[in-house]
Amino acid sequence: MDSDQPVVDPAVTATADDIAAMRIRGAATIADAAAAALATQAERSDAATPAAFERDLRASARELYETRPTAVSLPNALRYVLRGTEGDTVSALQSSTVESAETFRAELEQAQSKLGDIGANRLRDGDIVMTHCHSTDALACIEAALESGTAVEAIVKETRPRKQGHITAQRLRELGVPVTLIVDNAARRYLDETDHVLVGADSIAADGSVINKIGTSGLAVNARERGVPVMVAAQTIKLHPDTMTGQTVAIEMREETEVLSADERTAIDGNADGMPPLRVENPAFDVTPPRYVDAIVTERGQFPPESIVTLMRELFGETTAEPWDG
Ligand SMILES: O=C(COP(=O)(O)O)[C@H](O)[C@H](O)COP(=O)(O)O
Repeated sequence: MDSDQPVVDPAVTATADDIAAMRIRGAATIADAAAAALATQAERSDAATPAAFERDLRASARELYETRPTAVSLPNALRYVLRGTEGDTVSALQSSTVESAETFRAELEQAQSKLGDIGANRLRDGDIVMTHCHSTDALACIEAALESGTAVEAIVKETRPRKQGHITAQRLRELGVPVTLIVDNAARRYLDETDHVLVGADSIAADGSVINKIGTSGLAVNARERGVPVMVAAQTIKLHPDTMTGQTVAIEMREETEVLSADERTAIDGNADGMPPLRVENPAFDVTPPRYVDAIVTERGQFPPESIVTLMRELFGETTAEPWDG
């Protein structure tokens, strides 16, 4: 098929819908799913010309890109796969795209496992770790610690409004880790029993700021006040190249219904008594300044947040223009 309209495979649209609706969530998992979707787009393409193939692939990347704004692993993944797309025929373009996506996905897995080994070195036998949200990078550190015979316990924050802490609790229990689940508001009280705060990241800015699930910054400030070190587990795919030139990271605002049910809204509106409607805001992420973070653990080693820019320059020295804009 070769009309002027780009053809996006339904599997790509389904993945984009799953990311937007958070059926696929967490920065690394989103990156992996997006790369897999581009591979499917390439495999199933029946574009008649190389130009049509590239146009469709770019449209697919754009559709995936527009799902959620905060985790930079998504554009970084798309960029990686599209950079590997090369060839003079449709079939060469197809195979290079699939190969690029497969390489990306394999590297993602390897990076997480390497990062886990590095992060595990920070944990000691008997340590109690407090988590926020659900991060596969953070869990990789605990898993690696357990594999090397270091026993840890976990205090798991529920993480309102979507309660990703329940996923973390489940995964940790499957690994045999004793887990205590707490509501977010109880975190400061339990910091007295905590040896490490361990969180993931959706994006890391050039100044070492950590963008992660809403509530991370408050936890980090409280941890500093209590003298508990804060460790951020983040593969280099979480490094946000645009922040090197001063751009800020967009914080996703999600629907009111995650905070207030339709019934609660009706009850509140029913009692409004002429008052303007109650405003609800639901930011999904926040920014933790570097001074509250002790270490950013990547597959390239652990870094004090202030020095992460050196690694960013090394990795993203060249242009970061989006290939799907071309
Ligand atoms: O904030 C979240 C998930 O937010 P959401 O549930 O809104 O996607 C996670 O801490 C990071 O994405 C890192 O996860 P990972 O280490 O798995 O990449």
